[in-house]
Amino acid sequence: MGITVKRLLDAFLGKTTWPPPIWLMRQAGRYLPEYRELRSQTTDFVSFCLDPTRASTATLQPIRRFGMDGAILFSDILILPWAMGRDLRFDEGHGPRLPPLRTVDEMRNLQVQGFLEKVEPVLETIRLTRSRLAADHPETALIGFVGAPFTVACYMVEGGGSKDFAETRKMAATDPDLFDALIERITEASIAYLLAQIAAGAEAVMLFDSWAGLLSPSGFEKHVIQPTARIVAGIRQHHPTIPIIGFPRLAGTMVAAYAEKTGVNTVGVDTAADLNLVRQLVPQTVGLQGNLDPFALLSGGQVMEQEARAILDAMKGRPFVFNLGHGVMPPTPPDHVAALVDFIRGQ
Ligand SMILES: Cc1c2[nH]c(c1CCC(=O)O)Cc1[nH]c(c(CCC(=O)O)c1C)Cc1[nH]c(c(CCC(=O)O)c1C)Cc1[nH]c(c(C)c1CCC(=O)O)C2
Repeated sequence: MGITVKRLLDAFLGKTTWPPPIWLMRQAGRYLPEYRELRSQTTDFVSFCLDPTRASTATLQPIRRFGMDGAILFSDILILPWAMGRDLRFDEGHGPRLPPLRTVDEMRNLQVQGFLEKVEPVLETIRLTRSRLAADHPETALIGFVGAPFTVACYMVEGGGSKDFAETRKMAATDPDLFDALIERITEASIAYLLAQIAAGAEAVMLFDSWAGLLSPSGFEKHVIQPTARIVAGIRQHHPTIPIIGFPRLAGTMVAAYAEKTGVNTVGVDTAADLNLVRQLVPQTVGLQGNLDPFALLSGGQVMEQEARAILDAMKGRPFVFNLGHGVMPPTPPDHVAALVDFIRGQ
């Protein structure tokens, strides 16, 4: 067997490769008819995430259809709080629901050691997917992930999604000892979980900090930069060269401090950020990933190509991975995704 070059891993590590590698956040999901068919075979979403054969198949569906450079593990950021002992349900039309975590006792009862047993099916999904990729798509890299501690804490404290996560921000401001201890526990568990994902075969890992942009610069330093830096250091101790990607969504100008201080190799950029400015704020040694508007992909055609072109122009000469600025929207026609991949590969 020869050595297969995975361009995505090179780009994550700061090498400029052109055309840029491409994969999309939420590339597996409801916009694909084959996903809806597979998903309909299991009633609840948590069981689906814990079914290695089906979760592996969902991971590979967009690779089979579009030949992306990256496959992202099919799971959810809320599987970790579930494994740490919090109930989790996904109700149709309501998104995730967990029992709100508000007390010191609830925080102390979180499992930071024993939880690995509960995520064993996720690790099995990774092993199975790596062997399937090796056989059928040797150039596609497998990405593992966690939610970053602040974002996971948002869902745990609030008990689900929210437009402003007011209870979480209130706890951070009025009971910092409790909130800091919660972040600390999630950070510890995230290191162990990512190390286990890497041992199972994840070739890069990503930290989704979807709600990082809710914080002030001082809150961002404390609850986003510091825990992220600790997770990066915890992984680097064992895996000095594995690519680590951080996605501090809606961080705005705080992206500069994030890129400088966390140690991530590549920073994911959301739709609202101007890449011409971001490239001035982020050192050349740090890769960038993003940031096509998911609605441009939904629209397709000229709108999509113009927006994609502007992103490519802004990123020329930088280590870069093409992606969306947030996840694929469920009504997106799969043909638009195929057209986007063709367009990028044609550069
Ligand atoms: C905040 C967050 C969550 N989950 C995730 C984030 C961070 C990224 C972001 O900001 O979107 C991350 C995530 N969720 C999922 C994946 C793996 C698949 C992939 O990215 O291709 C990943 C990486 C599958 C999923 N996670 C979820 C679905 C939809 C459930 C279904 O198919 O029935 C999928 C495919 C459910 C989910 N999971 C979550 C919510 C709020 C919801 C409900 C809203 C929705 O449905 O989009 C929490």
